[in-house]
Amino acid sequence: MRKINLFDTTLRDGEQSAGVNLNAKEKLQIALQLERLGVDIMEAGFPASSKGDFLAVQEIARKIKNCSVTGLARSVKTDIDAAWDALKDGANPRLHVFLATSPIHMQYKLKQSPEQVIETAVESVKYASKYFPLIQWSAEDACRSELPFLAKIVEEVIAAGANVINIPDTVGYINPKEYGEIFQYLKSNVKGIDNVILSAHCHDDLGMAVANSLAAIENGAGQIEGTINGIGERAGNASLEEIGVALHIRSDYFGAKTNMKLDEIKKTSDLVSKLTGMMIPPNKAVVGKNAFAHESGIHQDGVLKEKTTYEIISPELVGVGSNSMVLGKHSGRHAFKSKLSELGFSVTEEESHKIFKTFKTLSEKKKEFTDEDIAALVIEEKVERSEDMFELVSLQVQYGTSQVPTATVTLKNQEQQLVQEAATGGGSVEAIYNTLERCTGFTIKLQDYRIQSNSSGRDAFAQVFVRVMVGGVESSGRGMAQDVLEASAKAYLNAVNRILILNAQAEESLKATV
Ligand SMILES: CC(=O)SCCNC(=O)CCNC(=O)[C@H](O)C(C)(C)COP(=O)(O)OP(=O)(O)OC[C@H]1O[C@@H](n2cnc3c(N)ncnc32)[C@H](O)[C@@H]1OP(=O)(O)O
Ligand SMILES: CC(C)C(=O)C(=O)O
Ligand SMILES: [Mg+2]
Repeated sequence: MRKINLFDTTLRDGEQSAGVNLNAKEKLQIALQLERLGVDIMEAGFPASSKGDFLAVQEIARKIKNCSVTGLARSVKTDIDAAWDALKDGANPRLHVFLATSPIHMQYKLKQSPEQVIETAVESVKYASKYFPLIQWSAEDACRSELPFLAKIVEEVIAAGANVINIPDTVGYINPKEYGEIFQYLKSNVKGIDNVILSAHCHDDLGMAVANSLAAIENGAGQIEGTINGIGERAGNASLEEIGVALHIRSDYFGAKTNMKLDEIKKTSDLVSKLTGMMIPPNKAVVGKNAFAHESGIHQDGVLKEKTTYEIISPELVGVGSNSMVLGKHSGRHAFKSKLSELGFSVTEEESHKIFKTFKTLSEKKKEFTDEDIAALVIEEKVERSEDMFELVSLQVQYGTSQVPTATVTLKNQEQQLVQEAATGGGSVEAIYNTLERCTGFTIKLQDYRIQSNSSGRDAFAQVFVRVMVGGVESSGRGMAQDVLEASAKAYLNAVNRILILNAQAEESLKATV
């Protein structure tokens, strides 16, 4: 299988992302992780651009031993001098020197004629070969350049001593077929092309950076440049981790391999995201939070029966712990049951059926269910069915702007007897809670009380959430009713009942183990 060199430019082109600024310590941390990831070449920065970048490149070059460290330079002697000073102590120094070759860039930016551009490029490569054992030359904006001119300048810089020829799609303009054709054209029209490595460097302005990089491989590129998480100037660069994984998974098609240690991908991606502050979109291939999350019932059922039905990459391969089943409105019974047993609940068929029905109804309004939400549904079902609990029979509240709020509550207790009490409070809710405390006989400390509407509109249900402490045990409860006071009473009672149920369950399992 053909070996493809991976050239990582997270620390140079990646740092060109708007809003990203890494200090030397952060750059070194990323460099060490890139070394563990197994990239072949890392571009540590642009030494002539600032004192800080110079020192960072120098430190990285001195510390990194298992891959070649490079730095970028314009076709300017002082840039090349700075790059050599920064890189010379490295284990395997190489220069990355570039010059634009498209009519737009030559005319408006460089203000040089094509002949002058060839002369500048050749001079810079010759100058650099005084120092560097390896020189990569890049034709900036190659993909908007005239092909005969591109072939001519590439031939000249090879003759001057360049070892790697990079064909950047600087503005993310090309598409895979055209990009492949450029590589074919150069292979057929440039003398000496077989003595150098051809490299691809793609930007993602039209979302084709990875596809273009893979097309380059199919057409003879031996090196691919990219960044972790695809960060970089404007819409970013090709995601190196996506390319590494694509070549691995589709080795049958590409017949190419890399040295990337795939199980280091997640760690590298997380580190780059943390230090650059660039969030990874949840749906990002390979490293996004949702890349191994299954949400819909049919997919979840398939994955539970056989992972490969919907997973072409196993999460373990790229250093992600495991896949996840997200319970939401599209989920089905198989995934739901599997989640219940994963959470350690043993429920009967009838209970499972009932809880699933409640879950489906709630999922119309709620996007995602956490493990805690599912546990709450199960406990609620068990609470509803349990005999060891208090049941609200009636509630009456008297409130007026010039009178003390008073509540009267009737409950059915665990022995199925009716208990009635009344109490006052600073407000209606406090009056209810004081009354419930009397009815249940527990000392209950309210820790948190929250109320929200279940939907919009005047007739929406009120949902109350409470957190209470009863005898040193914390519990939470939820109550839903058309009226806020009734919902408040239900939530409070629900929290107390949960404690009773858990106590009863603990007693049962204690009996079972004796
Ligand atoms: C496609 C890419 O990603 S290229 C890399 C882009 N990265 C960066 O620019 C980050 C680092 N850059 C910097 O810190 C600064 O731009 C510096 C230090 C390099 C230069 O700063 P300044 O001297 O102030 O110049 P400024 O950035 O405004 O303009 C760039 C100059 O370089 C010239 N230039 C651009 N590319 C090249 C090149 N490959 N070779 C020679 N000259 C070049 C421009 O024509 C312009 O020259 P001019 O001043 O004669 O008009
Ligand atoms: C410096 C070059 C390789 C570059 O980043 C580009 O052209 O996008
Ligand atoms: Mg670039």
